[in-house]
Amino acid sequence: MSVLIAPSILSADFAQLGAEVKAIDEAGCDWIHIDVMDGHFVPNLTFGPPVIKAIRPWTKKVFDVHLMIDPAQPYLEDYAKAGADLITVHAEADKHLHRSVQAIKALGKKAGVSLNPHTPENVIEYVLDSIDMVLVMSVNPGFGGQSFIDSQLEKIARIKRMIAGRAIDIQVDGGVTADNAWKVMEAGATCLVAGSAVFKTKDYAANIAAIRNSKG
Ligand SMILES: O=C(CO)[C@H](O)[C@H](O)COP(=O)(O)O
Ligand SMILES: [Fe+2]
Repeated sequence: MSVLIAPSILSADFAQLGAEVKAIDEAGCDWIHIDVMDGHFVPNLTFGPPVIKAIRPWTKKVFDVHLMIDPAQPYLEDYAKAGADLITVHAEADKHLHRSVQAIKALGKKAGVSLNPHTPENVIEYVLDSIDMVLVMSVNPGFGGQSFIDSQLEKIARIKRMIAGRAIDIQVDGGVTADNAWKVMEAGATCLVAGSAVFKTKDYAANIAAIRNSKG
């Protein structure tokens, strides 16, 4: 199966977010990656449920909501109601990861767990039966436009072995470009997030295709 491309709207023009979401949909993306930051778990602030609700009518594609907030659990229902299809929480921001994953599933949404670059993959061992996606952060979360951390390639490969036989996506987020996407796919990624590499020029279709067709 071909890799899923999820442009991060963190790099979109916030003054016309609805039109930007429509544009990446028409440019051939698979999912829309939505970075929610709280200025506490990460040193940056973005947007919350009202903005997600406002852009929901602009596309039918999957809203992949990456919660970089601590705590996440009190807000899961708000994100589900705003239009999230898949909700990802950070293992580092959650003392009760299993409970949060169960709560996302009880809301009828797909559940993801994200790991910061320093976090070993074994923390997800006991939630593997309940999750739909592992998000491997290949930059330290908080900002777009950072460089890919190469040590995460080994982690992606380890996770691929760990989840063998299960229907779990491996999403990789941070510093993914057309130059390095092939390595990330080769390691085992099934979904690539790209912010700056998609929004760097107005030809979003060409930028998405370049990542999808990346070769070493
Ligand atoms: O979660 C994120 C940052 O915390 C973003 O999704 C990520 O950084 C994407 O941006 P870029 O492709 O420019 O690195
Ligand atoms: Fe993200």
